[in-house]
Amino acid sequence: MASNVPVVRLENVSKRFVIRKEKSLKERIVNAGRSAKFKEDFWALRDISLEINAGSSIGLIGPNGSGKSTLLKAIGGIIEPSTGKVERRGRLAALLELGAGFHPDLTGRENVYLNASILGLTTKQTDYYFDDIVDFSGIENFIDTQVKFYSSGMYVRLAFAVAIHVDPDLLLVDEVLAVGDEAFQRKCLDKIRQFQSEGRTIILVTHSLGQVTEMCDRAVLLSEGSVRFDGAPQRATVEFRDLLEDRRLEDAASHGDDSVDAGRVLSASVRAEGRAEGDAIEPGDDLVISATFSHRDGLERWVAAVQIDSVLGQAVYGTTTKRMKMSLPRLKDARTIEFTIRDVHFGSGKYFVNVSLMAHDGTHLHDRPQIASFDVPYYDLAAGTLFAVPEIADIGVVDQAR
Ligand SMILES: Nc1ncnc2c1ncn2[C@@H]1O[C@H](COP(=O)(O)OP(=O)(O)OP(=O)(O)O)[C@@H](O)[C@H]1O
Repeated sequence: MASNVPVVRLENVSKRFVIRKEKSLKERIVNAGRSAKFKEDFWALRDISLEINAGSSIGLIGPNGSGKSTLLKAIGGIIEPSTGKVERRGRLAALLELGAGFHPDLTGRENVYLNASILGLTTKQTDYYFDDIVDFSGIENFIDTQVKFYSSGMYVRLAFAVAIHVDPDLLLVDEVLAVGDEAFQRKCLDKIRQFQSEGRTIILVTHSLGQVTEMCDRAVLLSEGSVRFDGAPQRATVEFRDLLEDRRLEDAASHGDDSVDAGRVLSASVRAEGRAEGDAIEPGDDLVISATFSHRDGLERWVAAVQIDSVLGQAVYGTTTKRMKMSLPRLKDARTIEFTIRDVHFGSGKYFVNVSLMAHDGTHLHDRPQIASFDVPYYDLAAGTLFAVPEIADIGVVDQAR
């Protein structure tokens, strides 16, 4: 759990990169050392102020190029901000992009010692942890091979194993974890959870919104180098989806495709059949999702889609009028479609309803993520998104010799 003690403090941090504008090698040579005419400033971070308390787990999210990795590097002291100030306390371990921290010509073993010493361990301490590090990495057969021959997965395994054994107060993880195979990812996430329970601070860059809602107690959404939202992960994922939707519409408009902007999901609601909106949904209910659509120019062969997500952002159920082989009349003025999903058995918790208007070829014309929500009451027999009553039998002592 987060305390009130800040371990990281950023004050008005901005980062400028200078981008060269020449296109060809020849142009670069001709213009070498010349004026700023061929250079352009690019602000990857703009005026970011953040305070991160000890014991918190922060997810950094945002579209490609929004500045997540740059921010993580600024927090880790790997890059200097162009303006502003970064303060950090405690021992840091950072898992940034592949290639950072390891020397390609050295073996895995040598890199473990080198990397651990950079992160602040003495040789004696590294001797003590060495077997554990190799064991966690699962690459003992390659530990005396030069790391330039490693696959990216092997590389990340070793780097992560070192990072978690240096007893960090603050762990920075860029998306490198996505490189490992699923079993290793799970192992890393378990380790991160253990770190959380030990009160360490974790800052995670990820594209997995599920990971953010599941693992983090706070999320920072970046857009074009600025903080667009800072707060509850669940809310941040909604803001992020809205941001992507706005971008998509802008993009479509700038390409002269105003047909995309013409379609609208106007509203939606969810309830159990025979009961009012807002009442809890019980196992065995018929769920009614009602959604209203319109299209400025008129749209033939359109498709209405609904999806139900868990609070972790995982899709639990989805269907479309196309799947149901239902053809809808031309859409122009507001028209309401009602989906009735019979005999639902959701596990306890909150669920979100997403509604989309699509063209017949599957192009999304308008998405309204989390446009409605419902709750399923708690029951103590089981956990998960499926409601089902378990039966358990004790089969008795088993003779293992047979
Ligand atoms: N060394 C650099 N020189 C010039 N521009 C850079 C440099 N590093 C990053 N940038 C630019 O800064 C912007 C932010 O990059 P950054 O890698 O932080 O984004 P990101 O949010 O992590 O993106 P992604 O999700 O694609 O990993 C990008 O436009 C990138 O091209």
